[in-house]
Amino acid sequence: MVLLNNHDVTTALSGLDGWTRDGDTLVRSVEAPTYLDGIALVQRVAEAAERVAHHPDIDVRWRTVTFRLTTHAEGGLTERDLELARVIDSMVVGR
Ligand SMILES: C[C@H](O)[C@H](O)[C@H]1CNC2=NC(N)=NC(=O)C2=N1
Repeated sequence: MVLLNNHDVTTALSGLDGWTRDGDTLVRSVEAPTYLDGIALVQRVAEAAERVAHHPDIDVRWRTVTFRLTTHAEGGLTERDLELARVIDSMVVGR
């Protein structure tokens, strides 16, 4: 899997909902209605991550869940991160 260049990342970000770039990472924070809703979102994202064998770093602070995406094996952002970002967006919207 090849690393994305800056132009690819910038273009992709315009089509994603709520993601920003932090160096080699894409970041999105979601405020869930309740703590357990946030945990349920984490569970759904974790199941999707297992299906595609690509795993976000996840931080839970009460109702705020932060997802960070990078491809550790490549040392940067790849298409796998963009695909997982789209999946996470679909799960947040569909809540
Ligand atoms: C074999 C398997 O696909 C790899 O170990 C995967 C697992 N999940 C992963 N997740 C992330 N975020 N980056 C990786 O490089 C990665 N590698």
